[in-house]
Amino acid sequence: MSIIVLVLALCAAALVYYTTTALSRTRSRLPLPPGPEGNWDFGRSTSSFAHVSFQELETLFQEYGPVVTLKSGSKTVVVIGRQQAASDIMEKEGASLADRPKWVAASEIVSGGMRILLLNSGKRFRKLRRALHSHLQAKAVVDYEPLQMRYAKNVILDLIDDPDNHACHARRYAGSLILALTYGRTAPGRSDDPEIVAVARCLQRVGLAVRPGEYKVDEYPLLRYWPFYRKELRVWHAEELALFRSQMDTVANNMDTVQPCFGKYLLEHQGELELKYDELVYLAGTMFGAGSATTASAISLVIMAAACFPAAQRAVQQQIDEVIGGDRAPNFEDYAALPRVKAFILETYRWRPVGGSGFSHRASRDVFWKNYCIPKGTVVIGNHWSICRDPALFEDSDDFNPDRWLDDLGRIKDDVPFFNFGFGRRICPGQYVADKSLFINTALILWAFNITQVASEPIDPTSFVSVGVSISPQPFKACFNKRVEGIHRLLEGYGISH
Ligand code: HEM
Repeated sequence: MSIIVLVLALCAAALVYYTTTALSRTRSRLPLPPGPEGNWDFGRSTSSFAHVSFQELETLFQEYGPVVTLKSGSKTVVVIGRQQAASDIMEKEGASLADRPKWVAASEIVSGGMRILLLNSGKRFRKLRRALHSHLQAKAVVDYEPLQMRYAKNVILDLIDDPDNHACHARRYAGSLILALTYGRTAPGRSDDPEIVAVARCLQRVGLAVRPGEYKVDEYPLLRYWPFYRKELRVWHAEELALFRSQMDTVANNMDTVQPCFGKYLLEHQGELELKYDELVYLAGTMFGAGSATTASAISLVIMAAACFPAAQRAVQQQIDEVIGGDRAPNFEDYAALPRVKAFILETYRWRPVGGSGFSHRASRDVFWKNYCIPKGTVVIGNHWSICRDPALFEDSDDFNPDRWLDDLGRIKDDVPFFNFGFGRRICPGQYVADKSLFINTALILWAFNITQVASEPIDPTSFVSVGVSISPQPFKACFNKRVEGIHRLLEGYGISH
């Protein structure tokens, strides 16, 4: 009897094995999503295709459908350009797409395998994300509002003093905030501060090292063990490690006096977080790179949109005037009463997504979508630019229309899927801080000023520069005409003075 049971069990196991392997063989014989023939030039592109024009990719989506495969030699990149496909692939299959491409030069050598943005998923990645979550999750970021208010107030005062340098003021806001959150610095930073210049240099170097084709070690990983191979990569790592260590050492040496901040938290909870000193040093050090240029760029884009679309700007100002009246400045408590501010920000995010053409993920196993297979190892990118123009979701998607985010009662719609902050398990952990920064800066700037174009130098809203993984508008001129009397007086009381 027991032999019969054993034989039956073996037969059942064989049947299961046969059907699952046969099925997976059949499934993996499915083709890749369609795409143009021949070699695509990834040669000089950055991690995010910055050299390929957004329009060029959009034309491919129109021709081949929502998911397009591009090939260059042995490299395959799958690019997603529509919202439903992004949900189906990047979100639902998020666990299979949490890896990054193998960047030996940028990640393993320059970053010592510790820069979270470039790390593969795995134990270290999960520990770092958990540590970030403690300080950047929605309920934690409420604590940063006073700082954000204070630095946003400084933006207004800077714009009054020196309107031509509006982009610089946005950068100063974003940089000061990150340094305060990370290291408890209270003095607002300056963009020519040697420390900020040094951090920016590190970012540029990583940006260079991440370019496909820039370093042969990405194709031939064994080269990294050749002692004379591209020594600058090791020098860059040593320099940034020394810089990040010195920033964290300052916190460590002043634990009694330093303001509560991410760095202090990391040091206090190092054991529980199971992080080595250099891991936490890098985690704190790379916050600036991830959160500073992106936030500054988004604030500049709000200014650009206001100058380019006066009617949309007026609609926000009308609501601000109704809610705030003439004897105070907007603050975080006005958030719920100012849905038009939020709608203006969402539309700016959509109109000019800071994430540009998207950041690379990599399939850690075969991913199936419709009748296609994206094989393990393929680089997969959600193309923010095209997804934000998805005709199925956004009518007249080239128009700047904040009303599309409002329901009939003037409230923010809560059912529009949106990927401004990336996808799946790699979604931007700083999104709640960023949203609050955008809210307070937009509310204060549009309360304080009417922004117009300079007639002799019209803005070209299609012209961008690539900054690290994000895009930023080319420098542009705008006029900031005061629309409130006594701005200095009304801003008094929001943090220490400028
Ligand atoms: C408007 C401002 C911002 C935008 C548009 C933005 C957008 C993004 C995007 C698109 C990604 C890549 C997601 C993906 O791979 O799918 C990302 C990653 C990241 N962002 Fe942001 N971000 C912003 C602000 C911030 C801030 C303020 C912080 C920190 C305080 C931050 C920290 C990070 C980090 C650490 C990552 C890497 C996450 C990972 O690879 O797992 N970001 N962000």
